[in-house]
Amino acid sequence: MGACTSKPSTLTSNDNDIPDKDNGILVRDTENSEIQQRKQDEVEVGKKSPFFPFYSPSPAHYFFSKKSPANASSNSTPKRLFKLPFPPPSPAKHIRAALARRHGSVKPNEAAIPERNEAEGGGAGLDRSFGFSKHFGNKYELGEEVGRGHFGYTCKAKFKKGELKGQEVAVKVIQKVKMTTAIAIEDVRREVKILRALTGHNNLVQFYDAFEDHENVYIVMELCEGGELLDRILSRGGKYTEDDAKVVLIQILNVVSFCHLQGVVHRDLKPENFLFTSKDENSQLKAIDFGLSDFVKPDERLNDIVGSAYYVAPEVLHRSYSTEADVWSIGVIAYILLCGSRPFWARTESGIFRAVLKADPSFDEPPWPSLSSEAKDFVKRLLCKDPRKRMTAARALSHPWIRNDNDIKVPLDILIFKLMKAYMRSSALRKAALRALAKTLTVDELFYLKEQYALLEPNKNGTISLDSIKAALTKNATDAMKESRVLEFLASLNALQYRRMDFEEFCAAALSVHQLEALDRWEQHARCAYELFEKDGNRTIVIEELASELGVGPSVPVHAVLHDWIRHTDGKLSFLGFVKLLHGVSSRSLAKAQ
Ligand SMILES: Nc1ncnc2c1ncn2[C@@H]1O[C@H](COP(=O)(O)OP(=O)(O)OP(=O)(O)O)[C@@H](O)[C@H]1O
Ligand SMILES: [Ca+2]
Ligand SMILES: [Ca+2]
Repeated sequence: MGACTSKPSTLTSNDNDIPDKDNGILVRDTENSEIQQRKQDEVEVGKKSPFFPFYSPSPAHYFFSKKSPANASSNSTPKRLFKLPFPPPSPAKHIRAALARRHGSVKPNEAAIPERNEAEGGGAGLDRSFGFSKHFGNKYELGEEVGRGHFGYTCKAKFKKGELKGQEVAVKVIQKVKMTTAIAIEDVRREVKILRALTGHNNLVQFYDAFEDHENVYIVMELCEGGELLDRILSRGGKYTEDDAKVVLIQILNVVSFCHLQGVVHRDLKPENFLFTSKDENSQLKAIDFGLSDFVKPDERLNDIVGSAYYVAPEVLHRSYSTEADVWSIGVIAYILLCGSRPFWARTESGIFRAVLKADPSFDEPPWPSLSSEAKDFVKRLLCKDPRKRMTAARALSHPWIRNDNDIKVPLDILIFKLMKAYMRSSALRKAALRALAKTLTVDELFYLKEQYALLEPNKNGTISLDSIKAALTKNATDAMKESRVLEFLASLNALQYRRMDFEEFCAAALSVHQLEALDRWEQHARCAYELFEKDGNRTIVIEELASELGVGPSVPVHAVLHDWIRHTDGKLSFLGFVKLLHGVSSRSLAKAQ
């Protein structure tokens, strides 16, 4: 690591992690092999994308074009053989199409400083002023480089004067000349905004200040001297014991559930983006690099494909995602920590995406058979392809594998609010169905709901109100919550204004039918619930009424679709109808099902 200058060298350290061509072993490779790999990728997947005007083909293109690379896996993860005792787990390659789109024609792995005419051509007329203080040099003295990424390089720095004189910080330097598109500038603006808003959480790098001058933006933050999580995984030979993996995952889940409650999705969770504060074995872990992060409203879906190939969630590739995408990435990290290899692997980026979309990770090869069933269940429930069935970060903290031997404080889960909103808008019949289902919840599910209920500040009678929910959220609010309109979402709970909710009703309102459906015992749950519903809730209903209960639009031929949902003997809901009602089927899903 040389001293910091304003000209970074050509390759980022992360870019050197590339897949070995023969067997999937990742090594921090030389510059040449990276370039070769890129050339090979180009040959294999075609040079030009119809979707993006730049160098790299779009991941979407791989999947929506009929032509697929010959070596692509179809529905099982290719067998990974490891020559080395440890498999370095991450290629850390950002999805290049998104990068190209965001950063103009700069190839992410090529010279970091674009040619003058390129910068002028691509970025003429762009406003690169951020409104940050201009006096970085007065306050700090830059020292040696400690890390490097696609967008910036990070140096140590020292306070020059005052009470903190001599104290060390980290400074991420992002060159303005590399900001050749409005999106790239907006990304930096948002990175600082998000860091500024979220700083203060124990597992998030402490933000101090941001500066700018003619050439650079400087993000000043706490110096993490313990290195990247990736390096620790490598130095341990790839595998963590279950207990050691838990220590890491609890910290990751804590910070990610906090981000999600604030309405921020990180979008680039990977072992390179978690740093240890010190070299100490028990050092605290901190999330860094909010360069791809974004605000997301509770009801919103994002559609831009960003992230790093091995960690990207299937729904991101389908261009409709929210905070659950981060949880998938945590699932990938958890899998790597526990077994030392990647759950989705292929020789090319398109192959990785295909595996992410289609393949089920292997839990048969060693060491999985010797790991606890809870550990496996935990990872599987993070790597659920359907984001609605995937555990949330807060829920994962109450999973038996995590909570059984740890004193975990489960944080407020943003999903609770979304589910409560849907419940409040449901018909009496659907509410009755959900109440019946709530009576069948097991200890594990009740544990999580009890924790969530306690966080919503019930009064002495043990009931919650709109005000107490508001108070609970406000207590946790940062500026990010304002941007992501989380608090405005409470307006949708207005029906609660004049009444209170007890724990029993809360369970019906806040249970996630989709997440229950992901459990092996779902069928049992649903049958039990149906029996209860039969006793207290089921009633005679005609198809037209059922259609309106479910919000089915006029375009759906209701008699054909809903025929089996009503029992012919007595005109009451059949088991199938009951399950559909629990899900609250929309016209759209009905139309699709035809
Ligand atoms: N606070 C910090 N303390 C110590 N090192 C840091 C700190 N922040 C960043 N680094 C180092 O600098 C590297 C690059 O930082 P960062 O990931 O934020 O940059 P980037 O350009 O956004 O990278 P990427 O290519 O992953 O998008 C990190 O991987 C890490 O090694
Ligand atoms: Ca990074
Ligand atoms: Ca980044």
